[in-house]
Amino acid sequence: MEVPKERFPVNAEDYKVYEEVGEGVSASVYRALCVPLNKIVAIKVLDLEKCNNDLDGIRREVQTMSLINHPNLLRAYCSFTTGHNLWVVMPYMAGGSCLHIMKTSFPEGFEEPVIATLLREVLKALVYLHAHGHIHRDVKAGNILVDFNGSIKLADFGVSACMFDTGDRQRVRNTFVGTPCWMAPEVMQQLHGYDFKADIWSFGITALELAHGHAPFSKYPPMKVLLMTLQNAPPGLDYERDKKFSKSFKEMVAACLVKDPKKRPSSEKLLKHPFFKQARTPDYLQRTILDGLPPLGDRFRMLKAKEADLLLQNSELNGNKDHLSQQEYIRGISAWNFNLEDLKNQAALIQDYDENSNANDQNSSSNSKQENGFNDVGLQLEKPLSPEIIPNHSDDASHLEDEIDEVPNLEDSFASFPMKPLQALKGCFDIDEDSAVDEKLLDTEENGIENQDLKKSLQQPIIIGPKKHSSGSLLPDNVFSSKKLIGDFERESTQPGFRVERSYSGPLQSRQKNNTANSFNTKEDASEEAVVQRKGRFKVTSADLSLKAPVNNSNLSGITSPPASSIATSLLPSLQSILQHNALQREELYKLIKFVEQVSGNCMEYGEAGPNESSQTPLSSPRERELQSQVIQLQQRNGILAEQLQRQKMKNAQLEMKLSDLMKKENIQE
Ligand SMILES: Nc1ncnc2c1ncn2[C@@H]1O[C@H](COP(=O)(O)OP(=O)(O)OP(=O)(O)O)[C@@H](O)[C@H]1O
Repeated sequence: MEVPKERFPVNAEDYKVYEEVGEGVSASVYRALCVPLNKIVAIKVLDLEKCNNDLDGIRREVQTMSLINHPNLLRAYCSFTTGHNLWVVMPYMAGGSCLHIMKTSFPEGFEEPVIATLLREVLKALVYLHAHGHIHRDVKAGNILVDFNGSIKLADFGVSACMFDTGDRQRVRNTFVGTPCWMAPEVMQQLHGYDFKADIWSFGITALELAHGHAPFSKYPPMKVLLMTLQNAPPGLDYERDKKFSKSFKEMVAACLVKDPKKRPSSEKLLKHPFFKQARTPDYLQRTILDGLPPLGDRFRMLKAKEADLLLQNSELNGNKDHLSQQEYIRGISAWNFNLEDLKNQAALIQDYDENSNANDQNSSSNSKQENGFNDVGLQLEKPLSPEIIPNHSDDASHLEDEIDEVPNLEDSFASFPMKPLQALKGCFDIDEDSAVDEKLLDTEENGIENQDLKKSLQQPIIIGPKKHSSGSLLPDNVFSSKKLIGDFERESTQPGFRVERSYSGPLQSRQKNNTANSFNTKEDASEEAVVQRKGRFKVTSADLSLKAPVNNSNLSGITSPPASSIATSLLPSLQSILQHNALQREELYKLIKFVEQVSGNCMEYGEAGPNESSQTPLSSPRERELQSQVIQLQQRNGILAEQLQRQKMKNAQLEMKLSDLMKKENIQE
């Protein structure tokens, strides 16, 4: 007889919410009691208002979580909205994530039998997911949850994709999601799309993470991680440094971390690898990694306090919110989603990175030195390094991280990582910040402008750089605030917000529509034409490439031979750059007009002080004359800028036409 499934209420009043036990980019997770069933559960609370741009992701996650049915996958009991939050009710995993456990008691990573036990369970989950057409896309220690009895569940389907999807969702496979350190090269590259083999790569990286306590390249800013992953040989376990690990472990990792996805084993095949023979039962995990651990909530609080301390130190040192955001990256949080085309084009422009290859190869896998004991699993030997050439260097990622200073930098700003990580990215992208509008101009407006300075700025051409900055805070809003803590004692006060509106166990489509509409209507959106893509907390725009890759119309018209796709690809950044340039010029123009108005206003006021005099009487004071000449100069500059803008618009239109022609050609060819 089939045991009837427990029916979890879709009503917030039926849950007693206790302490916070986890936190991600988009959500906080609480321990809670389902009162009618008298069962402890975990509730993931997502603020839908903050997820305007990622409702599709949420819908996907909830849908996947509700449909899956495998002991190694974290499924949702139910989900519903309450106020502007979405609650996802799921089994409570009292041990927390492997990342949390490592941070608390195994900073150097786990022993091999523990790793084998953990990974075998994860692999079983992947076999199931892949067989059902899903790519998880975010396999990492932070998403491997351990229950009180040592059983394992893979969590977080926030970025998972369904291979069988069509239309919009199919497109997901051509987007760039996940967490850079764990991300397969083909996901970054997107040349031919990617499939479930991307999870095998992340699985290999997770194996290294569990072995060392951190993922390879975890100290590097995302851009550098991307370049290293794309350009260097894969990371791996080192024969020297990782002596304590078995040959079969090294081989298993090497089998996963092959750049060519076709040469990676499927999850099913990998499960048969001899490495997993040493996997034990859950109670082994319970004894070895859970025993003596404080309750999850306490651990979470301690870790959070530690992180807050670190963040505070960083921000005190630099007074810069960017570091806080970078800290999240270091913590292994997902959602560093960038516009891939921008990234690729930017990466292509960073020539000097080639020089880094050698240094970075030190981090490359010892794959090249390994025998492949795992039949049929081809190893791609990339840039093999002979020990004679670099005798004293380990291949190990952690070693490389220890020697971070030895790695040549992409830009000076990278050198100071982790102190200046986002600035480094800003060199390549515009990561917009609300408040940081053109400071020079603001100063000018607010403080009045010295004549000399103004003259200078008027005489020199205004170089409109690639940076523009405006948007939301990068500060994780719950780092220093207690607003997310919902304990029993707070329940009374928070209860009104717990009103049930409707169940969201099913698709979130209608909700998404509304929110999307809202997001389109925001003032910010309307004013930011230059934004190419807004993902997670960042809006990524293409940087102004014009300085590095000037647009040459005559050249464009001469293009006949290269394939249409490559022309289109090479045109895109220029087009984006021009668009951005336009937007910036418009902004500049607007500011200048405002300034002129202000100055003219001042003049008027001044004139009005002596009625009927201003138009007839010659300007007598030097200040008056100065202002008058400034106004004239500004008006002239205005005119020039308007002209430039017009020209750029025309160029833009031409390029757009060319681009659409090329696209058409490309489509015809296909
Ligand atoms: N069912 C659960 N039981 C116990 N802890 C959990 C549970 N689900 C999640 N957590 C904890 O909460 C953290 C954040 O959850 P989750 O990963 O789902 O959020 P997220 O916003 O999707 O995060 P990210 O995008 O960074 O992976 C996890 O890393 C884990 O430590």
